[in-house]
Amino acid sequence: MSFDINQYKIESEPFYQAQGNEVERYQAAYAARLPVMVKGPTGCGKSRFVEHMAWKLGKPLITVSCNEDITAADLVGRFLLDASGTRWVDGPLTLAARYGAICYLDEIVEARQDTMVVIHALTDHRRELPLDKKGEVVKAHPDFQLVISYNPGYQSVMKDLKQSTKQRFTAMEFDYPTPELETQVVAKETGIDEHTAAKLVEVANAARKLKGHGLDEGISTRLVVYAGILIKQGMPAAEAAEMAMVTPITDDAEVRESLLHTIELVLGEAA
Ligand SMILES: Nc1ncnc2c1ncn2[C@@H]1O[C@H](COP(=O)(O)OP(=O)(O)OP(=O)(O)O)[C@@H](O)[C@H]1O
Repeated sequence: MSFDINQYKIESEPFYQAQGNEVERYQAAYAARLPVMVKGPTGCGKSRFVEHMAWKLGKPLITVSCNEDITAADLVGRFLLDASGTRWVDGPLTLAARYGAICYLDEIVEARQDTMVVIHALTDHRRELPLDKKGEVVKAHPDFQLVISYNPGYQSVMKDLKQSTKQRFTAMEFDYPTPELETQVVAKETGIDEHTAAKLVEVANAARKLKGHGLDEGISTRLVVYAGILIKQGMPAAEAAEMAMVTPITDDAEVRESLLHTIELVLGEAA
């Protein structure tokens, strides 16, 4: 039986609130099958955007969340031993290239250096993936596209993408949405009223000003959504904000105090 790539198709529309003309830009890149890099802070909507685009284009999406244990073999595939001997099993990148999916490598910079080699081969004009161990060169399917995400805030000199990798991609910059749009996102994602959503966003924006002054990263839209979900569960707003938007992001007593004070001012209740 042949492999069914359609199992990776996204059936219902993932809600995505556009911030500008990113949908049109992505469509142009996909039409030319150019590789795309989505850049921006954690939890600002990059993955949701890629899911939305895969759905809109009607293409399967294979996502790999990269971490420091991910090797080239995890992406490309390997020989496995079973009762009848050894058998080759395609990795997610090979499946996407062979059968025609969008392959999204989330936080690619976390993966081991040897993974870059396979990415380079696929982003060449030849669009090929050499499976050295198997002795096969996979020609990428016409629908295949490579998308990677990259959070510039996290990178150190030791862990950054090389220019030779960066310069194989077109790139799109993402950031937290404007307060108006973020309010819409939070209300839509959680079902809380827009007034409460706007207050949570106000807290998040105040906290984002602390980035570089005690906070490494601002409060992500993801965490604002979490706070909304807790409120929807019946938790008082200030308590929800503390649990979702303060405690996860800081261990520093002073920063915590300052954030709790903001919550009290904006939401009007003591947490
Ligand atoms: N523009 C948006 N439209 C709809 N939902 C959004 C948007 N921005 C953020 N969200 C919400 O924030 C959550 C986190 O977004 P997402 O998973 O796309 O973040 P990310 O940028 O890929 O983060 P990471 O780099 O940590 O993977 C989503 O599940 C969604 O609820």
